[in-house]
Amino acid sequence: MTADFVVVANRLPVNKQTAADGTVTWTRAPGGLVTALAPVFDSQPGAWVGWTGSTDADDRPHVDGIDIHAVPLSAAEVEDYYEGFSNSTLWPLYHDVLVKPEYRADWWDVYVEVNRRFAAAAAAAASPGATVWVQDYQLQLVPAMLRQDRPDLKIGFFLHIPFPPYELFSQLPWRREILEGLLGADLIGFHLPGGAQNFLTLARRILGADASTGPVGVRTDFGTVALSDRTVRVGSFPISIDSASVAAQSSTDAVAQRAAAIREELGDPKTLLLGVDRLDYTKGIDVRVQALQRLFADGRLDPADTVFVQLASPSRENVESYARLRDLVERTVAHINGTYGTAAAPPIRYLLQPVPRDELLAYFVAADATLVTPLRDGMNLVTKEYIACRDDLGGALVLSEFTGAAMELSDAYLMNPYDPVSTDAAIVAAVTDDDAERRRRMTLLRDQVMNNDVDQWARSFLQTLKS
Ligand SMILES: Nc1nc2c(ncn2[C@@H]2O[C@H](COP(=O)(O)OP(=O)(O)O)[C@@H](O)[C@H]2O)c(=O)[nH]1
Ligand SMILES: O=P(O)(O)OC[C@H]1O[C@H](O[C@H]2O[C@H](CO)[C@@H](O)[C@H](O)[C@H]2O)[C@H](O)[C@@H](O)[C@@H]1O
Repeated sequence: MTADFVVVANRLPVNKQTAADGTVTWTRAPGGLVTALAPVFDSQPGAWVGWTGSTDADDRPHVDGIDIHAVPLSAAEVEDYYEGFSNSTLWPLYHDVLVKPEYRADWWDVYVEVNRRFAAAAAAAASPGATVWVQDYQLQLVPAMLRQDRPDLKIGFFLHIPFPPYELFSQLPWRREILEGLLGADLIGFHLPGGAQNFLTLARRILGADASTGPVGVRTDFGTVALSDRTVRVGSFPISIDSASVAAQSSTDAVAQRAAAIREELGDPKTLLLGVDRLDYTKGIDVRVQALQRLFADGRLDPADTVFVQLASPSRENVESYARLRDLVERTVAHINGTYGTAAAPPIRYLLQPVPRDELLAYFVAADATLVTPLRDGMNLVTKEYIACRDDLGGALVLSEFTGAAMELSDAYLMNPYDPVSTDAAIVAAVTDDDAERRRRMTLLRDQVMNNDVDQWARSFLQTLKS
């Protein structure tokens, strides 16, 4: 069976769980991309081509409402394509070179090979004239490979992470191939106008392409790259969440009761601070923990009546830079608790495991402030989820200027994660400003998030692609 709408993403929207008796169940996986795309299928049937997240070739995942096409990866391919080229070359390169990218020809070869397999699977899943939407940095060669095979398709590509400027991108030995791969699409989307602008500059300077030079707007004023036989459009489409559904899920009695219970279990602190992230060096978990250390040391926060809960989901654990970050965070947390806590009441509670969705929403409802302090982040959906959960207008958002979300959420307590003075001041203001100021800011943040949801993101991208 083929489909008129096909999503191609590194990950399928599933997680495999194997019980002690060998029974396999598939559940929805955490992660921004999966969270964002799942609701799109509520309004139209379609297929999803992706990897299961495991190396078991016998996997046959299924979820309701989506025709799943699993792309198998061997253990060696996971190492070279996912942990290697995707997450040790492209991820750091596209995130401001926060760690040094590794450029290895053997990883590149496997990246090409795996992209070819995804393109073949997409070609097999798509009906004649179908719309195929390719997602993210792991699959940047798929648009051109797919076009070669299936020129009848409408092909969109969306990048979920930042797109770097010429000065960084041109480090990549395979920079021409990546740009040519992306230009196989009819429409290339980025979160921010800046990413689109960087792409146009690179197409001009590296490929010598005829790319437009005017400013790109949000969901408007698209850039263009004129090729010999067609024109590729380039635009900015900031992603969001299913705002109404998150708000509804978080305003049940059960979530309210669990939120109250969480505060009680934590010893009813005057101030409850929260962080929710994959354990990734881009997220600035170390930045916020070090800020708390300074604030406890200089007395601006009292460790006796402040609790910071960090919910950290393990991520890309075989990549060394992730292991190093984990080590740094865990040592700092232990040091702060040892220095400023008591045996009964450590000021930082750190969980190295994903929590169930309802539990996460209860934390959002319970928190007096959420600290989102990345050194660089494409968007950051946690930010928007927290805001959607606060229909009581309680809570406060501390938000790094280096997230995509900051462009739309200028009423947050914005901070520069590279500047300790700015970081500390934003956290202190978020917890000490009077209720009227905190409510004023949360009202404006909610207006933004409730009126710009993931449906608008998907619809605006797909309509632009079809027009
Ligand atoms: N259920 C659950 N979801 C989580 C957890 N941690 C993060 N998430 C979700 O994972 C997504 C993270 O997206 P985002 O902030 O954009 O960052 P990303 O990890 O770089 O994609 C959000 O939808 C979070 O709610 C967790 O512990 N439990
Ligand atoms: O699949 P993983 O390697 O476990 O990583 C999870 C996802 O992380 C990245 O998320 C990005 O997309 C979000 C939604 O657009 C955005 O809010 C966030 O800023 C990005 O970091 C990655 O781009 C996805 O492909 C991964 O699935």
